[in-house]
Amino acid sequence: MAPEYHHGMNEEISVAASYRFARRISRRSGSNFYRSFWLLPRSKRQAMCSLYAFARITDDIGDCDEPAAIRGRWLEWWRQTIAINLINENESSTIALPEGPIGEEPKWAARLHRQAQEILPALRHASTQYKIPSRYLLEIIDGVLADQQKTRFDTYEQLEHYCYLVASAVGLACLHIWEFEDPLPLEAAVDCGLAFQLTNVLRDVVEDAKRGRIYLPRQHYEQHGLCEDDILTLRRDNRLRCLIQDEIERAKRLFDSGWRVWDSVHPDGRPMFSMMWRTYRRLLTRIEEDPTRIAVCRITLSQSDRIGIVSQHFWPPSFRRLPVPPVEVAQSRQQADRKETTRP
Ligand SMILES: CC(C)=CCC/C(C)=C/CC/C(C)=C/COP(=O)(O)OP(=O)(O)O
Repeated sequence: MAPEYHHGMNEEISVAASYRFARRISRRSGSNFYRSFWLLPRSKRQAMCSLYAFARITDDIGDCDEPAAIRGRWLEWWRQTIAINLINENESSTIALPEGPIGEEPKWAARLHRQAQEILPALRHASTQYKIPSRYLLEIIDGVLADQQKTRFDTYEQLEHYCYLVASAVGLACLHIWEFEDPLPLEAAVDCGLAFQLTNVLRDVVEDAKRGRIYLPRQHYEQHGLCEDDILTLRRDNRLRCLIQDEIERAKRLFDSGWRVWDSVHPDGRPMFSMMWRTYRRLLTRIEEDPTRIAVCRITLSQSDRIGIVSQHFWPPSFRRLPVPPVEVAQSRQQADRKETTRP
């Protein structure tokens, strides 16, 4: 039977109004990233808001209180909604919402329908204007879908694939909005997403354990003599310190590689990219100062870290004086050069 779609259920929302909805969702998220959107020219900022609102809605479906099977079915619905409205669709056609999962209308489903109607005109407009491949949007949903089915990772490669979906795909979509000089810096963008997500995994290790989730790969914690229970009930011991230190070193290498995005990004996007990169890189530095503290509290940036990063990026003379590459990257490049020259 052909699927049933609701075309323009309510009054069609204009693109301008839709961008306003997307901005509201982005602003209310309280994300570390939202401030950096203001470094973009208006049209790119609006597009970023629509991308962020899309990612927020996707995450909210994945994080809601319903059983995993229901969350999964609504994510499938959301994936289908994105596919039918963004792939080969004429920008002027009305928004179509497929039927929701039969017999499953949790309370928030009405809000989800409304949010979909509200942000899709903007997301479709931004995707067309900046030629964002819809593949990336679908991959982001696939990442959140995978999160419903899997709460453990055996190998680093499995974690890496998950991080690609939920973070690198976001970065690749951002690059289309910022614009870049051909060719697309694919490897650097993927590494940058992996670096951000790995930092996120370290920061949120306690919160995730409370939800019964372990993102650190089993392969890694077993190497340090830890088992699943140790990760779920974290204790500040030396084994945990070594494990976290290893992950920090891995994340640092990914940050270094991720910085290479800078060379290809259009000048419009550079301040935002730099601010995002330096924010998350600083977070990693804060984690490194006392690695096992992640077992007792969620590490955040201090007020002075935040003010410093904001003023470095929003005041143009200060932005121009920022070291490129950042000191962390320059230092590791120097170390690599030294190793190279002392090699027999
Ligand atoms: C090329 C490039 C720019 C790659 C990076 C792509 C990117 C922005 C990935 C986001 C991954 C991430 C840690 C999201 C958390 O968002 P959140 O809003 O929940 O963050 P918060 O919890 O720190 O506020």
